[in-house]
Amino acid sequence: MSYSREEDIGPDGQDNDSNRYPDYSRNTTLFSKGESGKYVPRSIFIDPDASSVDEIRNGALKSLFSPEQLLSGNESTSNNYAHGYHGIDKQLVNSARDQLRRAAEDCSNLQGFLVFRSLGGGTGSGLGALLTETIAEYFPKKAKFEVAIHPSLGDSGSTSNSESYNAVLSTHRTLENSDCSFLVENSAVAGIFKRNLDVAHPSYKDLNEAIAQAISLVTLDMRLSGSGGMVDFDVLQSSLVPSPRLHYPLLSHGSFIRFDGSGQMLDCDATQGKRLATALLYRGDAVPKDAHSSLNLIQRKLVSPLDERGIAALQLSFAGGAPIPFPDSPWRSPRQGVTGLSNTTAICQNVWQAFDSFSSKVEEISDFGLKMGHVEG
Ligand SMILES: Nc1nc2c(ncn2[C@@H]2O[C@H](COP(=O)(O)OP(=O)(O)OP(=O)(O)O)[C@@H](O)[C@H]2O)c(=O)[nH]1
Repeated sequence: MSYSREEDIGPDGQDNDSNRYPDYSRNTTLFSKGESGKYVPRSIFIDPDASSVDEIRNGALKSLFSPEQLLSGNESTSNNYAHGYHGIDKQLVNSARDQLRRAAEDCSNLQGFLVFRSLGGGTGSGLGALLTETIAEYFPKKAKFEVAIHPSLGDSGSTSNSESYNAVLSTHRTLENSDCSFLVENSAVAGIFKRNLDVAHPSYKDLNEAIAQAISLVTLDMRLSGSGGMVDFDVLQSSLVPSPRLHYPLLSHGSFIRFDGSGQMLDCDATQGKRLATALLYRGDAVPKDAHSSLNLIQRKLVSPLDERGIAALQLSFAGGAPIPFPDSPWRSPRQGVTGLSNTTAICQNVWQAFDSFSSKVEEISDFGLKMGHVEG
């Protein structure tokens, strides 16, 4: 939805021709253009339980997608990674694989993949890992980025007590197959709303819009008219990921120039740990002077002194095009936006917390696996 608004494509896939957003080129990076002139997102949605996909099938964007892009079945993963990874109806998994191939074949110069999933649920963690492996197998040389909702441990953000199992097992499974993973915690994104927008209880729609705004900047340079297309998946990966397994940059977003860490989308103390690389992506009417002062701020206040093993790669990028929030959005038409991507060892705090929570209940794990008839080696 966020992308189609930015590219001024209507819910029926037709070019609105309103010229409301002249900076956006409406190019075919994220949409393919059919002979009838209809734009179709280069995406697939999959859930073994039909309810969430049915929301798209029956919602405002139902005409935007073709039926083959919306895949669902009639089963539940019962919040269980093992079921999501091993137990999903093969026909559904094969349809997803076929659709992935078809979407890729439809691209003239495939850059890579962007996977959105949860780590806490059985579908996101299990089926998400299986499909990430499929992408890695079919397209080993293409970039594989992901946005993964990490369980909010220790507060009411988690919907099930198996979330930490699912997150640990899925992270382990995809460690070698994902090139760059942005971990997002709903409680941290909710904190941005509380602090900056005075919204005490943001809905999933609000949280998703904030995440979409942050991630939109990751592909913006590839989509804007007149931009150099300099920042693509490969550039981001080479700037941010010094070693294949160290691929979890901390994602932050703000609608203001002075990026000061208050827009973090994962709850961790970014002053603890070593910052390996940072990229700041600006949009709207940001000017280089402000951007450089943000970088200075990061270096002075947020970076613990790098020891001699530390690698500091700092990168700035500008792209035109102010953010375009939804009409009823609390973001209130900001004139600029900035997404920070910071590869810092501080995120280990969250990963360890999930692992601790996992291992403290380790005796339950065999039950958990045996119940489903599958135990991971
Ligand atoms: N930001 C965000 N988080 C979500 C959304 N839907 C679910 N979550 C979070 O993702 C986690 C897992 O949610 P589920 O809906 O159980 O995930 P699933 O991957 O569909 O897995 P199953 O329901 O077990 O099949 C929970 O912590 C939710 O709070 C959403 O639309 N936006």
